[in-house]
Amino acid sequence: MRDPAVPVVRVRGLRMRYGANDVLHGVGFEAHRGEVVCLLGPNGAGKTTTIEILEGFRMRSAGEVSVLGADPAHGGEDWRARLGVVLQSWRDHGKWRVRELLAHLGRYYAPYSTPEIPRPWDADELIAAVGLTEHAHKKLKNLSGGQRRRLDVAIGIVGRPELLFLDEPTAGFDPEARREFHDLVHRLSDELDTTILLTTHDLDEAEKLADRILILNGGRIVADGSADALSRQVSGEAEVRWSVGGRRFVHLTTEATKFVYDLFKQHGDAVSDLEVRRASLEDTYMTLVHRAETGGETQLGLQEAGVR
Ligand SMILES: Nc1ncnc2c1ncn2[C@@H]1O[C@H](COP(=O)(O)OP(=O)(O)OP(=O)(O)O)[C@@H](O)[C@H]1O
Repeated sequence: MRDPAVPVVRVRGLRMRYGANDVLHGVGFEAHRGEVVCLLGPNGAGKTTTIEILEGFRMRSAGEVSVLGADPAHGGEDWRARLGVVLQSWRDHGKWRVRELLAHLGRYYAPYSTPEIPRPWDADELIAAVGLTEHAHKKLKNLSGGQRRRLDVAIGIVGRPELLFLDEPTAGFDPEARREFHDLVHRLSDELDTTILLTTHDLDEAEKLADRILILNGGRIVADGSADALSRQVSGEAEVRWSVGGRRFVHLTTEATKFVYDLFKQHGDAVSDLEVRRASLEDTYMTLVHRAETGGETQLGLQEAGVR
């Protein structure tokens, strides 16, 4: 049923027009099984529009879209049961209790259980996985913002989705909750082979989570690659810092490994405080978005050719 060679998400030439306003201009990308793909871009870039089209909540103007082998515009209930969606906010009844709600929602997925993917996720196991065990019997209205967000994530994965959409999932999380959430995302992708498509404005989060980063700007994909690959394309040089005999040195090089090797050959144990730093995702993101906005090299990162 799940052929690993077939992309979980395949988008070609996706266009979207609201009235007379074109907001997606031929977007194309793929996401494969177990991959965590992070969609970045400035406000209004078209991230939510793209995600909503993939979720089947919005009709596209043109282009080809395949999600779990189906066109989202015509996806049935059995298709929808294989998706998980965590929106930015979720309205519900404050009188429901955490465990009660998850057990209730889980029942919807039972008819779509398969030997490969038993559905739904056991409510107690799921509550433990998102770190809400102590709050399992609390009413929703009594949860803190961060606890509420953990519940949102639990609701999104209760049906053990093959493809999970996360829209700014950690907004409002404290650092510990954020780290636990990142562990959960890694577990979902590594152990359950869940494909995850997430949007975030937190570049540190994107760097930690994403196997691949897509940068959308003005309705176009301007970069597609791992954080490292994009960083190398924007700035081929790494910065090497070290100290010898109490003096601090800095050197920019395209061959950091060779440079460090030579450094140790020359100075041996006298080298201390060694650091090798590439452009951070934040540097890369700023450069790529700026280039796209000033009409520089668009589509950077999509092809090695033409990249400086
Ligand atoms: N229902 C709508 N009707 C008309 N225009 C819309 C509609 N929804 C979004 N837009 C416009 O489409 C463009 C893309 O919006 P979208 O919400 O997809 O961006 P985004 O990248 O998700 O932004 P943000 O980071 O602010 O959430 C924006 O210019 C927005 O004003």
